[in-house]
Amino acid sequence: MYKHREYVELYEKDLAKWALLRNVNTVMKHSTLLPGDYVWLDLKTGREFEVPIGAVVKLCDSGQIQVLDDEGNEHWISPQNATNIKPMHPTSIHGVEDMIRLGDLNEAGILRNLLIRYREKLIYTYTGSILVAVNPYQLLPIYTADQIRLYTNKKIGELPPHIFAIADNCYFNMQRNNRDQCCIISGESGAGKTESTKLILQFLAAISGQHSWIEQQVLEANPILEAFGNAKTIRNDNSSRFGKYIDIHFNKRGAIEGAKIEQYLLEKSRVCRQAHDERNYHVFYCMLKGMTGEEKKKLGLSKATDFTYLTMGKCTVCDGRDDMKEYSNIRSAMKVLMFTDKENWEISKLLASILHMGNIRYEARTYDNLDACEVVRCPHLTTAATLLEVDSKDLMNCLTSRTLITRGETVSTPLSMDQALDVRDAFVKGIYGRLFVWIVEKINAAIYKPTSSQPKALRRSIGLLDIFGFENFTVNSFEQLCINFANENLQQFFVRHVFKLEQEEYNLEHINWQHIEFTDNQDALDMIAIKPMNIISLIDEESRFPKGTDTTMLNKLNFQHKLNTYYIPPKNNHETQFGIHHFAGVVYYETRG
Ligand SMILES: Nc1ncnc2c1ncn2[C@@H]1O[C@H](COP(=O)(O)OP(=O)(O)OP(=O)(O)O)[C@@H](O)[C@H]1O
Repeated sequence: MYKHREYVELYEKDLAKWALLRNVNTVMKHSTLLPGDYVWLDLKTGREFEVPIGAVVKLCDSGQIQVLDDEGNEHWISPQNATNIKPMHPTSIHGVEDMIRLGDLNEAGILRNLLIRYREKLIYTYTGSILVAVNPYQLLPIYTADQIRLYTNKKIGELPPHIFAIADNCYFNMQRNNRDQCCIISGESGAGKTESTKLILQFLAAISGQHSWIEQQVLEANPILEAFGNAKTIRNDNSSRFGKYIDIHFNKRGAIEGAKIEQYLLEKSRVCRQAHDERNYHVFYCMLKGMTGEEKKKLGLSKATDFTYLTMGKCTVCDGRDDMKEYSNIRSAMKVLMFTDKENWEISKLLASILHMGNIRYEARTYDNLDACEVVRCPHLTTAATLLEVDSKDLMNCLTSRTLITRGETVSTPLSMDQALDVRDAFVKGIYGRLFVWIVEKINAAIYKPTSSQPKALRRSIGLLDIFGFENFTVNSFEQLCINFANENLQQFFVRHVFKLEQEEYNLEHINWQHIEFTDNQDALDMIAIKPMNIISLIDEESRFPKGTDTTMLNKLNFQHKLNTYYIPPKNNHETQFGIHHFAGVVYYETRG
């Protein structure tokens, strides 16, 4: 682990040199450098997000100096390019546990600190009360029962940074101050949010409870949620495709007495479509691997490669995941969460009906000069209808025609093949979305104990928010807009609490302080969803408008926001994307579809 004493010695030794260098010149003079000195090297390539990189001086003969950067690349710096190198503060040479202590507190300093700690397998670092975690992608021996005991009832900073220290801090603040607590876990896909949430839960269960039934139920909710809400993506084999907030409830003795889960914005499009090398939700593959032959026969199921909805990404297996074993874990978790056999079977029927719907084929037709289509004869439609317990003719009509009721009269018009495919996919997404909501409600029915019998003061809670991170793909849709809007809100929460409110308090207390520059994203939030005629309300309005199309929607957005500095209108009339300057970068959103 971290060699604290050694670090202090080095820091003190180097500090003298640092002070000397600073007094002499902030731009390095070649003559002041010695082999072994650390510097910041600014490569000035002009690439987006580029920051200076740490480097160590290797040679300083013959007017030029040779440095080796943190990525192992060598560079020769001539005296003319002396401005490319700056002295490195000693705190950045060996790294610090709390980045507030960094002398070079800037982006480069933060990145280097995380990098050198990560190389020593120190994946956790504080920035004040915030914990930064770097995904190690390997099992480190830091989550054992001994570690839980070690971190219990300790002050933050007493031990090296750890996710358990954050959990412990929440728990003891809740107990000591009798106040509800909340942890916000954010980061991009694959950063380790879900694992961190599980580690906090594991810690809280260990220190608070007596291995009670309710505790086990709260822990077993995860495998179910992951089966229905997680999928393999190109970034993460177990990517959560929904946001969740788990509120864990404690009784006055500090033992877990229940929990409540809220879910947000499940990515429903994945049920019908997956990008290359990605999968549909785990549960489908688990079901096909784990069910008995007899069960599969009753549902008309076979293997994953037989179903269109499971093969859009041309990937039905996931290395390192055992779908068959997972299926039995899901089933046993469902038992713990009080799902009855009948309910399980109903769920299986719905999942199977979705797969059959995906295999329905259409043929284009023309009736009375109108584009129409027909379902190609195949058993999938009848099997889907049987599983959904509806008449197969009714189902076929719903999938191939649109019915309008105007002034008491029913008018039916045929759907073109493209429209019929859209209707089929929308129907399937509706089924899966509602099923997911029902499953969360069912879990809550088992783990949530209403407060009515107890006065509120006797219950305290710790909330864990595990929410999707900022997304910027090659093609970004409405889904990404919603996700990035959620992240803008989180950023504003952070800005408000870390900068705005803190600085207001300093002013109120007449504390002498130096104003800290920060970027406030409130204007971007106003444009997206707060002020009148914001982007979301315009999209909403246009989607209800009978004659509204993707183009009319984009025109309205351009008209309303083209002068806003956070909005990037399309360059010409053919472009169908608009851009938004988010706090984390520019994202272009596709309006087609
Ligand atoms: N602390 C950790 N120790 C070891 N491995 C980890 C740790 N955190 C994450 N991982 C690994 O990284 C993978 C991705 O992590 P996780 O699913 O938590 O990411 P995420 O941020 O929730 O991603 P997404 O937003 O896609 O859901 C995990 O499946 C696990 O293999």
